[in-house]
Amino acid sequence: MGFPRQVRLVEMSPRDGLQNEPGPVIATAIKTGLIDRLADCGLRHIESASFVSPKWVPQMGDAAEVMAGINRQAGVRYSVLTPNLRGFEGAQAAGVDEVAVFAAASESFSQKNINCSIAESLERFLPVMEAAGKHRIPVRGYVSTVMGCPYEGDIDPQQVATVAKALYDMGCHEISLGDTIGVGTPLKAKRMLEAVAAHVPMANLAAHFHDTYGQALANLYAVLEEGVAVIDASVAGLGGCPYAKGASGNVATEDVLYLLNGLGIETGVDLDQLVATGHWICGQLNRHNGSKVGQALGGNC
Ligand SMILES: CC(C)(COP(=O)([O-])OP(=O)([O-])OC[C@H]1O[C@@H](n2cnc3c(N)ncnc32)[C@H](O)[C@@H]1OP(=O)([O-])[O-])[C@@H](O)C(=O)NCCC(=O)NCCSC(=O)C[C@@](C)(O)CC(=O)[O-]
Repeated sequence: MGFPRQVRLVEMSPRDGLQNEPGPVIATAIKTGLIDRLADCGLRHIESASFVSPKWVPQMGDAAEVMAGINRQAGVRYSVLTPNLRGFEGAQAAGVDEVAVFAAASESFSQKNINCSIAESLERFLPVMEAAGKHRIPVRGYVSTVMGCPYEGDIDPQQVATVAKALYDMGCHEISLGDTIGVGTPLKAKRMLEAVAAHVPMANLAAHFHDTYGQALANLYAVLEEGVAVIDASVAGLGGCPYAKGASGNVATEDVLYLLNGLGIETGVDLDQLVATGHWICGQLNRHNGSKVGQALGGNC
């Protein structure tokens, strides 16, 4: 198929990046400061918060305040996670541009993450889809554990395809394929993508790869070659997974951007500003910067 000419980067750091951050709850002003800086870098799709139970994810407990505190820029899509109708109602009241429902390709991961089976989760999303349709709010769908599960090991690509198709058929405009614990390798990524693309158009698929085993950029290169043109990433590689010991965050946005720049693929994002933003947030959190490009271009925190 060949590389796309343009890629939409979907910035994950305010949500996937911060949701598992250990220690005290991060101040709302740091979260809004991060989101505003990311928009200034040229990012046009920022997953900004989660309207989930604060008992499950305390770091996302101030989602409404975050949405109220950002300086919204025209042309930027500020999206959030919504696991159920209650989450959708909070998100809608906060004026989000897009919501996302999230399912898994593994039964065990579904139980640990959202306390229900895959089938129950899909049923739970139906009222979200209906309400979102009424309010004309687009819905993104995630499938987690697409290349491996911390409890079940290998995941059959057909199982990923089944869940992705179910989300697409219920009206999700884009399906993001999550290698939640970063165990994939390029051939596996291609096989998984081929299985999904037999049921969901390539133009409606996104890659969401974590970098635990250092394979995320190689996996992205593999799926870019197949025509994927939407990539989820997190500045400074922020993030982790509470259900997988040692799992790293999303692939660093700086590293993805450097790769895309080298391939001549347009994103509209400024690398120097992004590197500065990665160092800024690491300074705020007193955290190591997980971006190789960030380290090379700007020293380390
Ligand atoms: C789904 C539930 C709520 C089920 O949680 P539950 O305990 O089964 O459901 P519940 O309905 O009994 O609710 C429990 C409590 O939460 C409240 N509640 C219920 N819903 C909400 C809501 N929307 N907002 C705020 N509060 C809520 C509800 O009112 C109740 O409060 P209580 O009566 O005990 O005081 C819970 O399991 C949950 O919030 N899970 C979120 C987990 C999460 O955010 N995980 C991280 C997402 S990352 C991911 O999935 C992977 C991804 C997307 O990044 C891609 C990848 O990397 O692969």
